[in-house]
Amino acid sequence: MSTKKSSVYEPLTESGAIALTKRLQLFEENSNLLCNEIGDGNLNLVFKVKDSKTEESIIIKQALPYAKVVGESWPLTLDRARIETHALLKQAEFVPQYVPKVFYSDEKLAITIMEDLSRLQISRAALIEGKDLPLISKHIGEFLAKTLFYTSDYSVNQHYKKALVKQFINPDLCKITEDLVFTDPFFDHDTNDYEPELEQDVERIWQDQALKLEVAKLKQKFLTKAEALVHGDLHTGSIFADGKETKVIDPEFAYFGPIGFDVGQVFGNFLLNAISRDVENQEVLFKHIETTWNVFVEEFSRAWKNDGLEIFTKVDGYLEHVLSEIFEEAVGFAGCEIIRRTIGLAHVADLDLIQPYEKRISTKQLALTIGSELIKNQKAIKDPTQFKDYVKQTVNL
Ligand SMILES: Nc1ncnc2c1ncn2[C@@H]1O[C@H](COP(=O)(O)OP(=O)(O)O)[C@@H](O)[C@H]1O
Ligand SMILES: CSC[C@H]1O[C@H](OP(=O)(O)O)[C@H](O)[C@@H]1O
Repeated sequence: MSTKKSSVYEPLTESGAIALTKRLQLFEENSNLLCNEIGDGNLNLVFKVKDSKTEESIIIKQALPYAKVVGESWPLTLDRARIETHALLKQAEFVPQYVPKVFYSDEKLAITIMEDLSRLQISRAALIEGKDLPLISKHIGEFLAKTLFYTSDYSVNQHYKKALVKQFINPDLCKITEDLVFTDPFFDHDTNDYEPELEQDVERIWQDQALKLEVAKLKQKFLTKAEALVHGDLHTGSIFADGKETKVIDPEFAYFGPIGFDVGQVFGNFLLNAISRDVENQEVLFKHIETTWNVFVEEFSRAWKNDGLEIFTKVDGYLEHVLSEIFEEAVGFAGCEIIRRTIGLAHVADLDLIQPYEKRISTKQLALTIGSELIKNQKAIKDPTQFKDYVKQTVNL
């Protein structure tokens, strides 16, 4: 992988993307290249360039100088492309099997050229279709344990850790999360977006001082706890999967934050899919939450025992303390994710596609109650079984 610095930024077009791949000689000279812009995310352009002769293909992801979902009125740093490239490379040091290969990057052009994963499906879409992704939670548990443990002070030299923290300073993207996940949904802010039928439920959240106190504490952890290199946006739209393989994409929100944030976003997004289903089809999602956590604990504990560099990793009880704090925080972060995906700026198809409309509204009301209960009861929920019991209990309120 080479990183080249060109002089001028300009957004690529489909023909520009083909010209770039030719200039970089990424395909054979006599190839017949076709290109489509396939980006469906909130922020960036994504081009798929394919040689129609060999069927070989690559992905070129390019940051725009603004948030695509809002437009030029929301300027956004191009530096997120550098963060994404380097996060993918860092994660590949520990779990190459779970991230796309990076072929090339250019910080000035704000592009990352990577492996095309179109053989897989975005897991949010697969779960909405009711597909089985039997290995996704085992893989994600391992992805979380290894990427987080091996970038934390539990395993790396203190000077190296600080250099990594500096490399992944990501204030603009963190500010989006600080606002959209931890602040705006809890106040009457104009980024919020919800159906008029939810007005009373939303008002209840805004008036709930006990809830807001817990959210304040979670936001403070997000702002200050530089525990490990977190992915920072690990929802099911950032996970490609099929029955055998899993790949995590889109780490442009990566920074040094609390381990529980990544774990909580995974829990929250599995749970959002669970509640979008009829009760009899929910169990598989609770099982995914349980497997994610159990594999995370197993792999994190193995790494801690074998590769713990911090001297206190040898002290009895410290690992258990760290794991229980991660779980507690994950429960709270999951609650924030559920609330913001229901009434904040960035929604999820799991809820927005529910038909008929009345069922969509009642499921969203339920999501708000579940999110609030998780946040307020973080300390009481100690493991995935209690997590599921709490949700089920809330559903029956
Ligand atoms: N490596 C890849 N292989 C195939 N498709 C990809 C790849 N990366 C992104 N995509 C497609 O582009 C979409 C948006 O990508 P994403 O990285 O989530 O962009 P954004 O940062 O704008 O959210 C994904 O949902 C997926 O359909
Ligand atoms: C204005 S950004 C909103 C939202 O979009 C990001 O998700 P993605 O890039 O995967 O579409 C992130 O979750 C932000 O909170």
